[in-house]
Amino acid sequence: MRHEASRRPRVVGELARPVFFVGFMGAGKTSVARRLARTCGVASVDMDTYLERREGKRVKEIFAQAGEDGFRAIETDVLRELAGKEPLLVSCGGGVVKRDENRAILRDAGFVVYLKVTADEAKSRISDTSTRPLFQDLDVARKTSEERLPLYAEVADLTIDTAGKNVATIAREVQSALEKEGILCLQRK
Ligand SMILES: Nc1ncnc2c1ncn2[C@@H]1O[C@H](COP(=O)(O)OP(=O)(O)OP(=O)(O)O)[C@@H](O)[C@H]1O
Ligand SMILES: O=C(O)C1=C[C@@H](O)[C@@H](O)[C@H](O)C1
Ligand SMILES: [Mg+2]
Repeated sequence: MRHEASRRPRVVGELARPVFFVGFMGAGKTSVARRLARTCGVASVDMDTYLERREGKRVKEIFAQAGEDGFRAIETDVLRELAGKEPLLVSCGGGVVKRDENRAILRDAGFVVYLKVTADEAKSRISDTSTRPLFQDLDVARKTSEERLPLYAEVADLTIDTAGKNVATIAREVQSALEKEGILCLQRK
């Protein structure tokens, strides 16, 4: 087994522009970006994790101390910072599309992959919603996800319905689209 893996060619990928994964909480943005990073030899970063490290606080604490507006201001700053780096795979926070300013950054700087999921399916995937301040009540989450549909659609260069598909299948679909669009270039070494 180990022998076979060592004979497999090493893949090094290069991105022409940042790839932003958007979609509702539980859509699989973090999982799919991580998987793609592993299989394509490209770096990925999770916006919520990056933001938490930068601020030295959990998302939940920022919401409690500064409210949603305070969190959104930090989120815009982080998005701008990540958009200006060497192109990366970026799994965005679920609410990144709420601000007009953010949608302009996403569209202008990157290639946007929208992973679609219903609130009900997302709820069944997420074991601990306590870390997601805006996913405390399923009825509210259903409404929020409906309201955001046109915002996700507005920025999307590629839309993938994730229902009934596993992370590996979705990552393969994204990889194939990115290669076709000339966003991802793979070299097998
Ligand atoms: N296609 C899928 N099918 C089944 N489970 C999935 C799928 N994608 C992700 N999951 C599971 O759902 C949970 C949430 O996934 P993930 O953290 O990748 O979503 P996210 O879109 O980044 O959410 P958030 O916006 O809250 O960060 C994880 O436990 C993950 O393993
Ligand atoms: O959908 C949202 O508004 C959020 C999603 C999470 O990724 C975090 O960015 C935060 O909990 C807000
Ligand atoms: Mg995530």
